[in-house]
Amino acid sequence: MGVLKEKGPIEYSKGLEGVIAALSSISAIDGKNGKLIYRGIPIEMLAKYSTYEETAYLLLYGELPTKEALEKFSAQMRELRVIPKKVEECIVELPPNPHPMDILKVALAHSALYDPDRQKCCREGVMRKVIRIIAQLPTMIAYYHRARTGQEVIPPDPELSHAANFLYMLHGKKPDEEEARIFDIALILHAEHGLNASTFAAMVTASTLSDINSALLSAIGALKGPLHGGANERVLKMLDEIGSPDKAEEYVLNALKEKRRIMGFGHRVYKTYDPRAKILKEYAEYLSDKYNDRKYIEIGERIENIMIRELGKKGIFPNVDFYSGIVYQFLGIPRDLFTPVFAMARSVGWAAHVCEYTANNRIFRPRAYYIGPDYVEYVQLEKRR
Ligand SMILES: CC(=O)SCCNC(=O)CCNC(=O)[C@H](O)C(C)(C)COP(=O)(O)OP(=O)(O)OC[C@H]1O[C@@H](n2cnc3c(N)ncnc32)[C@H](O)[C@@H]1OP(=O)(O)O
Ligand SMILES: O=C([O-])CC(=O)C(=O)O
Repeated sequence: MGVLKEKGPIEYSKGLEGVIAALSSISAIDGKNGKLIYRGIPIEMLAKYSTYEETAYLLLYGELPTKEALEKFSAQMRELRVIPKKVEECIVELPPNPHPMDILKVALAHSALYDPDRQKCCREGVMRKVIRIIAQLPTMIAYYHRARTGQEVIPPDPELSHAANFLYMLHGKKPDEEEARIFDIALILHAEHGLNASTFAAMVTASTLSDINSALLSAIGALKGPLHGGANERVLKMLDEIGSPDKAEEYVLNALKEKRRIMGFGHRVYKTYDPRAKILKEYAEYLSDKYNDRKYIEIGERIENIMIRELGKKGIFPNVDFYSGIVYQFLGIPRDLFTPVFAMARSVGWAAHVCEYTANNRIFRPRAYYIGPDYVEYVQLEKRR
């Protein structure tokens, strides 16, 4: 028959590499030179001068806020941190063993049912839903962690910044200024990154004109995987498995020989050092010295040297997930919360892209090139063998 087979040359990009699927003014990445800008502002400047709240405003509204606008936005974020009682009751009853990324999906899905703006699709209503989700994800994560470890939940403190409040709700003790600031910077660095897999997943869902909550649930599901946000947790596991810097060479070379991936290395866009990894490495170094515990950073640096020696020519360098875990470890964040912390930071990037794309929406619908048989006779069940 052959009528269903396409003829002529095909344009096929495995994993959509290089395919431009949207116009965006949210962020840009120069993967050759290791540069990243949010709304035109270099990531290094945001890490130095901005806060998560200000960066969230910048990403969502397209420009840096005035002092008054920032105060209003921060106040709104603080007010919206409190989760509905029913959601709290649901979270504390959840079993203690599932991965917290799965818990986050349940909690976010559940909270949508109590969202007072659920039915709203005007811009203000959607923005409130978005800000509510960004504000509440940290509360959900911290509450779950407290409950699974048999501790009372700590309600959000409206006096604290987004970053400081998360550490407070998690540990039951206010972080010192320096720790809060380092965590704030980590959140800024994770807030946005173009059409990565989780953002694209959110956009695909949103492009059907589904709701923002469903879009972000798609994103959480995509972020969980080890090739994306799930890599950060696995980096620490690898550092533990290696155990000491002198064992790194054998571990890495064996892994490469067996075609296993080294977590926290490689990137679809960066073919050089990820600028965010550079900043996170500095803080990982700083905290290792501060706490006089250099085990992880020394193993990490050894891996980095070996990987760049072996695969640098191929454009494989540390990505944002490589040093973030060492930083989080020193901030007392449990390992299985590393990816949920990534999700709470990235929620703003997800939402910004969903809002931008759906403002000029077209449903996403790529196609597959059919490589199956031309024609297969249908055989009745009783005649099949
Ligand atoms: C927040 C983030 O999502 S950042 C990424 C987090 N993920 C990780 O750290 C997981 C490890 N890294 C990877 O698996 C990949 O580099 C990805 C998924 C990030 C990017 O994947 P892609 O752009 O599809 O690259 P692809 O898988 O085609 O790899 C290209 C080549 O580099 C090699 N390579 C890529 N990453 C790694 C790695 N971490 N370790 C060893 N080799 C690697 C591949 O084996 C492949 O080699 P080949 O050409 O000889 O077959
Ligand atoms: O951009 C990507 O493909 C992965 C990602 O989310 C990031 O690096 O932050």
